[in-house]
Amino acid sequence: MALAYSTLTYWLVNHPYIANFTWTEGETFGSTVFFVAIVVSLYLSATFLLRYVVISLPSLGPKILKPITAVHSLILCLLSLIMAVGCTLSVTSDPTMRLFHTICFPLEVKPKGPLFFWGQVFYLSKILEFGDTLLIILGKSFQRLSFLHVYHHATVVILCFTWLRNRQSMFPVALVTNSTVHVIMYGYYFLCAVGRRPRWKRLVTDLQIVQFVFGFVLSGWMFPEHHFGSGCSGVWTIYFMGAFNGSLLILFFNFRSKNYANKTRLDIGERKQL
Ligand SMILES: CC(C)(COP(=O)(O)OP(=O)(O)OC[C@H]1O[C@@H](n2cnc3c(N)ncnc32)[C@H](O)[C@@H]1OP(=O)(O)O)[C@@H](O)C(=O)NCCC(=O)NCCSC(=O)CC(=O)O
Repeated sequence: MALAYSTLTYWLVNHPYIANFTWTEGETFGSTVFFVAIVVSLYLSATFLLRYVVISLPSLGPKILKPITAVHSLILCLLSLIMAVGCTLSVTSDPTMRLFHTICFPLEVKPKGPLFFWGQVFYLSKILEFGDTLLIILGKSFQRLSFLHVYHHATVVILCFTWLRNRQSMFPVALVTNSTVHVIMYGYYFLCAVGRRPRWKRLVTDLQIVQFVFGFVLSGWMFPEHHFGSGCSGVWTIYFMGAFNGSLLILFFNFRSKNYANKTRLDIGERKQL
């Protein structure tokens, strides 16, 4: 157990590349406003263009698409697990780090070390998630190309970039909770792609909702320290994160009521008949 812990801590925290990582605007890969603007514009235009081009093309068919979807989902499931563990260990294995620092970075925090390394990996993983949209379009599952899906995938890249650029407090907690939820979500997608549709779809949606509520609860802990204490780094982007999480919360409640309301009514009906 101790060997597993020290091996993981070495490869995910203390490896010289991770320990000495510094996020430098204009030098680190993808670290400019221009890069984010191009990536998000390309994503949105390719999504809208491909949607209309693909309609007129013959379907790729599930035999080709399902294995690709399964591999893509498995990669993101495992990557999410590594990011959640790596970021957690970055906090727990550092004796100088107070847990409260993950919610409120000191104003003079420097964008370097393991936490910012995992912030960078998380940011780039959000670009890899664009593959979800491509697979939905190629599979012609246009009903799943919802506003919620496209809005989430485009905006989250901007959000993660602002975490790093603005040294935003609370990002480590958001990273760990979102990655943990995504282990389960991509696990669900993987099982669907290999033809074993789980019965716990609603649990995935509920966990997604809980993560957004959890974010709001933690802000209630951070804001007093920022306003009445020594201050926290990058607070203006927390307002952006709050607005994004609030909008997703509304969209997810809407998704939940549309997708599971009938099921609940059916369950009640079945129980009455018994
Ligand atoms: C349970 C959910 C995770 C997914 O709901 P859906 O209605 O999209 O799910 P579903 O049952 O139709 O999904 C199964 C289908 O997805 C296909 N599929 C497999 N892997 C996929 C992937 N990586 N991306 C997109 N689709 C994929 C399967 O092959 C299967 O197709 P077939 O049916 O043909 O067999 C839900 O809670 C949700 O998030 N809904 C919003 C839609 C969405 O895009 N969510 C992800 C981004 S938002 C997000 O990620 C928020 C967050 O940060 O937590």
